[in-house]
Amino acid sequence: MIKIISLSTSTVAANSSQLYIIMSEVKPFVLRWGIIGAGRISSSFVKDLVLPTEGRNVVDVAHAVTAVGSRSIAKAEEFITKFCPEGGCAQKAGFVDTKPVARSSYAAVYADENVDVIYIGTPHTSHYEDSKNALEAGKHVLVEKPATLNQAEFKVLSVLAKSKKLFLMEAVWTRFFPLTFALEDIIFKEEIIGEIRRLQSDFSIDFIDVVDEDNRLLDINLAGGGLLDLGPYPLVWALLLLYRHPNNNRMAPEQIRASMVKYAKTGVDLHTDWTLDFPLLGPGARASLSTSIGVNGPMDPYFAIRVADAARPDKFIIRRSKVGRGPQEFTEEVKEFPIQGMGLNWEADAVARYIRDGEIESERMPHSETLLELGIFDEIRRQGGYTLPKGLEKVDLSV
Ligand SMILES: NC(=O)C1=CN([C@@H]2O[C@H](COP(=O)(O)OP(=O)(O)OC[C@H]3O[C@@H](n4cnc5c(N)ncnc54)[C@H](OP(=O)(O)O)[C@@H]3O)[C@@H](O)[C@H]2O)C=CC1
Ligand SMILES: O=C1OC[C@@H](O)[C@H](O)[C@H]1O
Repeated sequence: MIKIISLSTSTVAANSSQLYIIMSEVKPFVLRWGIIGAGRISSSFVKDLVLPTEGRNVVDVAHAVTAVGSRSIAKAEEFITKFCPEGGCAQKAGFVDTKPVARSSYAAVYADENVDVIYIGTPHTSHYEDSKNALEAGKHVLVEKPATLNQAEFKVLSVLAKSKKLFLMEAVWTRFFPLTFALEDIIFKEEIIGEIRRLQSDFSIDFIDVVDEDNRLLDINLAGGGLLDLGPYPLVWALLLLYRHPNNNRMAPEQIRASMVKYAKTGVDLHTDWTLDFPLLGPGARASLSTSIGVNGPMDPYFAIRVADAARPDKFIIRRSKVGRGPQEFTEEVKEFPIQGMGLNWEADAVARYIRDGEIESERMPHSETLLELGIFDEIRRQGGYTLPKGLEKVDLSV
């Protein structure tokens, strides 16, 4: 039997049945999750925690769901019944006995001794306080994107987490996809397209025509709009491929130029476009990034490498010109990377390994890059004139 087994972040080929049996008998590290907010993304996350890790060739870690906290106990109970009645994959496999418990407050989840890490799936406006409360209660934290409303808020969380030696990470799941690592390899190591001079990335979903008027995405009091909700995805490609490019020496983009069109009914940003310049790369590289909650994107311009979906990539296409320099004649090579479930599980596996290994920060999603992201968003909102209602931001921007 030949089976590919991922023991840590690296992949090991085990080509004898004997080796496979020995590895299968090793009990994985089980991370016990407490979920905050019984909404849409929490349900996707938990559904992925239930999927067997073997489906993605992982044997060293597994996930238990031990508590779900909601502002309504009935909602928490319904969430468990619907998405994780037996718990996560670790409970289903019999590695732990604890069953998921419904909690009528988030505080009760922070206080639960059967919880190691809190997953925060609440609206943007709650991320700061929910993360702070969880850290103060001594729990590790994986907080949905954007980690906080502004850079100043995350600075406070970063200091708090480090002082308490707790793991804290913004849940930019796209960073943990095998496709993303493969793309970095072919660009940085194989250098198949030479120097990067320009990168375009868009992530846009037409929400205004499909969601209710009171949806969080349109609500300025929940910091709605495209930038904070969808903006992390176009940005992540600029950060991974340009900011983290070996020749960029982690130099922050030199210029940020941004423009916003507001959704007239509520004042959140409808269309947002921005550019970031990286002067150390090639002759000078530019990322042109955009997001919109008013149209579905993107268009299909000429490209050298195209990743099919900025948030949940499952394939990339390498387009090579056959003749001359133009787009007229080209070959296309499609590389596919199957996703198990929604694909939030690679991020969850990585968090389990960090916590197992006593890490308090992810090199893949370090605090410094969340701070960089949020600093860029602060500047885009300043240039676009998007001021959040007084009181939403709990830490002053000038901190
Ligand atoms: N990684 C990804 O792919 C995705 C990430 N996200 C991120 O996750 C977060 C949540 O988004 P999503 O799941 O779509 O949102 P939902 O509105 O579906 O769920 C948010 C949950 O937060 C809780 N909540 C706490 N305070 C409030 C409040 N004042 N108003 C409304 N709900 C509140 C509610 O849970 P309860 O009533 O149980 O307390 C609610 O169900 C966002 O920050 C978003 O950016 C969202 C979608 C995809
Ligand atoms: O992260 C996200 O990706 C998918 C969108 O539907 C969602 O609103 C956003 O938060």
